[in-house]
Amino acid sequence: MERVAVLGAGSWGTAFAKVLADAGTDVVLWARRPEVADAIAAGRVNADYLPDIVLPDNLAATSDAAKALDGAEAVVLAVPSQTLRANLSGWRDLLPPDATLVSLAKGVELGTLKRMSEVVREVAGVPEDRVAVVSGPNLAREIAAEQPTATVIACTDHDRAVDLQHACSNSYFRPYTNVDVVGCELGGACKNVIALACGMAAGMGFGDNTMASLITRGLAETARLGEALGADPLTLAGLAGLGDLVATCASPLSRNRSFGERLGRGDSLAQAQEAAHGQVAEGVKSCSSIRELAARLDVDMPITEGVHRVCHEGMDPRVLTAALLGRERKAERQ
Ligand SMILES: NC(=O)C1=CN([C@@H]2O[C@H](COP(=O)(O)OP(=O)(O)OC[C@H]3O[C@@H](n4cnc5c(N)ncnc54)[C@H](O)[C@@H]3O)[C@@H](O)[C@H]2O)C=CC1
Ligand SMILES: O=C(CO)COP(=O)(O)O
Repeated sequence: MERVAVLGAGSWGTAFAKVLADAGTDVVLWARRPEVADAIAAGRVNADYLPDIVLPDNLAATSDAAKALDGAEAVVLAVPSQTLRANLSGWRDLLPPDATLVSLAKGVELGTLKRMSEVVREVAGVPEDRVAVVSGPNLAREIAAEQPTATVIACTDHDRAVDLQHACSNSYFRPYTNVDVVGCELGGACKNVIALACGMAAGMGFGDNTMASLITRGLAETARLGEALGADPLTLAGLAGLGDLVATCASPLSRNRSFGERLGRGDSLAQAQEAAHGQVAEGVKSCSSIRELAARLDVDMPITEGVHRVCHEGMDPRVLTAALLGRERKAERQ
C-alpha cells in the first residue's frame, strides 16, 4: 500500500497519519479547516491538537477531500462517531473503487445503534470485507511522541488487514490483525463508558481498588454484550478489549476519564463539556446508544446504565455508587 488518505485532522487522525508516514507510506491528511491544512503543510505542526509534534515530510495536508482521496488505496476515517455518517455521505462519490475503508472511531451511533463499520458499509454501499477498524490502547498523544504501542487491525478480509498492517507498522507502533470486527469495535466503544465511570470514581476521591473493580466489572458487562452480538470472547481479553480499557481508565490523557472526573467532582454536564474544549469524549453519547442496544438484546449493563443516568438524567455520581454497591448479590460469573 503506497498511498493512504486520512480524513480528520484531530488528535487521532493526525497521530495515525504520522504513524503511517513513519512506516514509509505516503499520506494525505484532510483537515476540515483550510487554515489547519495550510499550517500543517507549511509548518509541519497541527498546533490545535498536537502542538509539540513535528510531522514528517511524507505527510501532506489539504482541506480538499477530492485531492486527499485521489488514488488512495486506503481511506482512514478519523472523525467523531456521531458525525461519521454525515461526513462520509459527503465523501461517498469520491471514494476510490477498491480502497479499504478504515474506521478509527470508537462509538455506537445514536438512533440506529449501529457500530461504525456498519455505518461505513451502509453509507458507502460496500461489502463488509472492504471495511477495517483500528482499535487498541492508543492514546494519541503518547503515539505522536513515539512511545511504543500495540493495536489491532480488524477486517473480515484477512489479506486487507495484513496490507494495512504493513502500511502502518513502524518502530513504535505494532499492529496485530484480527477477523473479529464486532469484538474490536465493541471493546473500543464500551471502554469509553467505563472510563467515564472510573473518572467519576477518581473525582469522588476513590482509589485503585475501586478502579480495578470498575475495570473488571466493566469488562464483564462488555463481554455479555459481545456474546449477544457474536463477538469472540478472546478478542475482549486482548488489546482492543482489556488493553484499551486499562489504558483509557487509568490515563489522565483520556478525554473520557477526565470528563468523568469533572462529573465526580460535582461539575454539571455543561461545565464538563466546556472544559473539554471541543474535543470529543465519545462515551457521553455512546453510553445512551450502548444502553439501548443492551436493552434490545436483554443484556444487563449496570455501569453503562448508571453512566447514562449521571450524564443524561442528572443522577449524582454518589447515588450511582450506592446503587451499584446495593445491587442484588450474585455469583461473579452469572
Ligand atoms: N484521541 C485519541 O487518543 C483516540 C481517539 N480515538 C477515536 O477516534 C475518533 C476521533 O477522535 P479524535 O481525533 O481524538 O477527535 P478530536 O476531537 O481530536 O478530532 C475530531 C476531528 O474530526 C473533525 N470533524 C469533522 N467533522 C466534525 C464534526 N461534525 N464535528 C466535530 N468534529 C468534526 C474535527 O475537525 C477534528 O479534526 C473518536 O471516535 C475517538 O474515540 C481512537 C483512539 C485514540
Ligand atoms: O481511545 C482512546 C485510547 O485508546 C482515547 O481515549 P479518549 O477518547 O478517552 O481520550
